[in-house]
Amino acid sequence: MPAKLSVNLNAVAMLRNRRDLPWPSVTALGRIALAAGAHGLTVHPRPDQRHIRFSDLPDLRALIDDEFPEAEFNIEGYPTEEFLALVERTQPEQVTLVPDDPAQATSDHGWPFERQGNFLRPVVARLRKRGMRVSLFCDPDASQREIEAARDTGADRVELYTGPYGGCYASSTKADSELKKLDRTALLAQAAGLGVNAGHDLTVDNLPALARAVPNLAEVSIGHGLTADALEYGMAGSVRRFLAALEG
Ligand SMILES: CC(=O)[C@@H](O)[C@H](O)COP(=O)(O)O
Ligand SMILES: NCC(=O)COP(=O)(O)O
Repeated sequence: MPAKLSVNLNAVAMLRNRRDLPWPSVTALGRIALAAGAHGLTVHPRPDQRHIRFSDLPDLRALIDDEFPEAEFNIEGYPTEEFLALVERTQPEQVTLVPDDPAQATSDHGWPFERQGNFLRPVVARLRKRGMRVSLFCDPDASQREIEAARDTGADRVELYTGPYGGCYASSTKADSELKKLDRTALLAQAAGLGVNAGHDLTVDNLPALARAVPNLAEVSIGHGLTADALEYGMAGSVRRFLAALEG
């Protein structure tokens, strides 16, 4: 079965935030994405709310609950107390914990699981106890020890950081070596009993090779590349193009 597609709405929110006006509407674009076949919506509320605002979350939660009850909501972020309270209020199906510094422009690395295990363990337990699946952002070349430390936090899944692969896709030899790293890490995660998600800088062009190289992918979350594609093909057209790309 192909991986599920979760559409990340951060880039739509960023466009909306250029003006003090309510368009483009994050909820309306989320509705079009889900109606076109996307399996879920992802948001990554950052502490400065420069993309998704905390006030967007109830509307997106209601959209899924009222109109697309089969879909999943995935909220990503660094687990500050403010973030944890936000997800507890929103009750997404999945929370993806990311080791981002508040000043970071975008996510660019996974957790150092061995070093941060003691920090992550109670956070993962707190979220899972409230019924949320927990995924942890993971370097594309994490070692077996790191993957085992990820499993020992009690998390359900890891999300492989695909930035290095996405960023070099045009140069095929480098892309091949990045794909091999991702495949190896995905297999280590699977052997440790963890599900495997992936995301960052994925596009309709680089997705088929990833889907073929990492056959145990459960879900990809895609925002920047899909929103850029939607300027050309419309949100519904782009969702259909990315779903087809996931078939490999
Ligand atoms: C964890 C991850 O890779 C994505 O959430 C990515 O960081 C998108 O976030 P921005 O859209 O805020 O760059
Ligand atoms: N988890 C990755 C994500 O949600 C989207 O990242 P990007 O496609 O905006 O790079």
